[in-house]
Amino acid sequence: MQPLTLAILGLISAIVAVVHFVKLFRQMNDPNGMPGPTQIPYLGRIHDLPIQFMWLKFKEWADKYGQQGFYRTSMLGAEFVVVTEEKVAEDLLVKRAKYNSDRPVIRSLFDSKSTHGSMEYLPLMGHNQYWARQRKLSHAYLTEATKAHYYGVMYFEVKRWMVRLLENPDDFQNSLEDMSSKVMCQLTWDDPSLSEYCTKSAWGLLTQMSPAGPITNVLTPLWHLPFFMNPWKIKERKRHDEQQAWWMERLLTCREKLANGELRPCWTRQFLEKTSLKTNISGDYEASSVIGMLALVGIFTVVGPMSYWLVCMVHNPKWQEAVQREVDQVCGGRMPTLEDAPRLPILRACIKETMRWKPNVPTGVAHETEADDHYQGYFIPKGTRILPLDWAFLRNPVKYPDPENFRPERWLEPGWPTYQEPLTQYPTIKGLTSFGWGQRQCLGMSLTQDELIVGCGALAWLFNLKPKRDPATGQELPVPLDKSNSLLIIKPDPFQMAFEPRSEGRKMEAIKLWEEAEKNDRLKREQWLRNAREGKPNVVNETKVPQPTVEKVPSPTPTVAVPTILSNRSSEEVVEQQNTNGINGINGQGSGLAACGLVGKTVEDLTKEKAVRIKMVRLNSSESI
Ligand code: HEM
Repeated sequence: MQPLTLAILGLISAIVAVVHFVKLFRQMNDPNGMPGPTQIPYLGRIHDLPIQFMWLKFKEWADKYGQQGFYRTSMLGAEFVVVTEEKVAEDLLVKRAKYNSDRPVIRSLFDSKSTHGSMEYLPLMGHNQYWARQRKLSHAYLTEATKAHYYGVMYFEVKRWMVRLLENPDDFQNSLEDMSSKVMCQLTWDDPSLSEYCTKSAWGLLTQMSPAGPITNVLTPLWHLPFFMNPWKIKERKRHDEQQAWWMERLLTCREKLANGELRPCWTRQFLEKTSLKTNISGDYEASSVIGMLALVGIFTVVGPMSYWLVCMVHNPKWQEAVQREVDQVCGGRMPTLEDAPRLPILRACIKETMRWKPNVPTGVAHETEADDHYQGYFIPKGTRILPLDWAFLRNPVKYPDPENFRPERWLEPGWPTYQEPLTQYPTIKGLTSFGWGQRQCLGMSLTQDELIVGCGALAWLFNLKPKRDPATGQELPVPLDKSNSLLIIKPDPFQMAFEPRSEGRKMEAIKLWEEAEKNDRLKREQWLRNAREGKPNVVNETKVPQPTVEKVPSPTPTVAVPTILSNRSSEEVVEQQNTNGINGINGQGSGLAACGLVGKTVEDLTKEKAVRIKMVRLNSSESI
């Protein structure tokens, strides 16, 4: 071909490309289309969406383009509607859940949606038959465990954690992860010794599925390189196969133990003995996956808020004192249990505020639309990803005035938009936007709430959580508020802090509690094995620990005085004050403390005044402590 012909062809191609690009650019940035940042054809906004702290950029765009509670963007051809107001999430993900409950593909996992029948990762599955049956099974197991107060496993593991904190406080992040993992390994396979591997396995999957994980989750075309020259696929094949083999090994080990009469109650036993006969779970592979996934999903989800609890308490010593005082009053010097939860509104408020202030899934989890749709006059094509941006919901200044600060009183004082009664039931983290929406809403809300109540309650009972001092300079070491990883489920970066036992007595009590619990557990396990070997029946103790009766509490009637949490008085003085007011105080007969109130003033005001304020609150006469 002649050079001139070549040049002309080149020029024509360039003109066609430019025209096409301009046309596409105009199409993508139609002034009548859904608002959002300017889109570049093919790239979308991939160039300026940071992988680290992605939610902050999404929020920045929300402030600019999200006046209607949503905006659009795109990344390498994937269309997004980012939802920034709860009302819109309700409309799109709850009311239209029928066709907005699918999941986007996660590129760096094999068959993440189980479109091709892999049946492995329930939370990531498409809106398909595997998801439906696995969700049903998971829901049933979690509900039963919740009703049975987790068969005592949570108390046991929290006691172990307290002693590990006493022995090696500097290792608190590891021991926290291990505690959370042990709870899940016990519930799943009745074997806390599996926790270390399980935590590693959970971390591997979490990293692999997060945009901030392998580059192939963002630059998706790289995933399609041939296997032999694709380091990401080779690595993932290994991770995946090991995880699946481990899950299967767990199931097979449990089956063998069950045959020998050695398996104590756990979800796998429940599956092998009961569910497998009635369910449409397809067989061992699927069963080992759904159960294994349940174990994994409950680790870092709980570690996040529990770690942020530590951060929040160190930064807000007044609230820490308030929680300690409440725990002391209500529990009379013992470690709190779930039975106490209705009478611990300040503890629950601080937990909820921790999750609001430092959400651990800040971007939210995307749903994918299964049909073309229109919303508020805008077209939403099938296959669009709807991202409920939790960071934006939880920083909405109308619902959460002063959103950038830790203000647990927003859950305790009438006058705040989020205040709800009765305080025996509210605040509760159940239903918080962080747990997602509609048919895909999280199944672990109760487990999370309960583990946080038991874990954070125990911390308040035993420790003063404080900044650590540099041994050389004596200066307090900073506990950063804004340093975390950027995975889908986040946790603070490693930091240092001090765990000071509140008294020698409490310390000794914690050690004693753990020694007793451990001994009891050992004896029970030994007895179980002995019975199995001798062919004696092992009685499965199915007795359910009664649930706190919060749901059944009728409208409160009489009123009693309850002290503000920010009083500087000791627990004893507070009880005294209540009794002299002619009411049944914490230790009173026949009535229960329904609520604590904090009306009107800010923490700072109250702290300055060092005032003792009494608020009249309603008490349900039918409740007893
Ligand atoms: C702070 C703790 C937790 C947070 C913030 C959280 C958040 C979420 C979110 C955002 C989703 C997706 C919802 C949606 O797509 O709209 C989800 C799903 C799920 N969560 Fe949680 N979660 C937590 C704890 C747990 C725990 C402890 C468990 C179980 C032990 C659990 C089990 C699940 C399951 C099985 C799903 C999948 C539901 C489905 O796809 O249908 N979560 N969670």
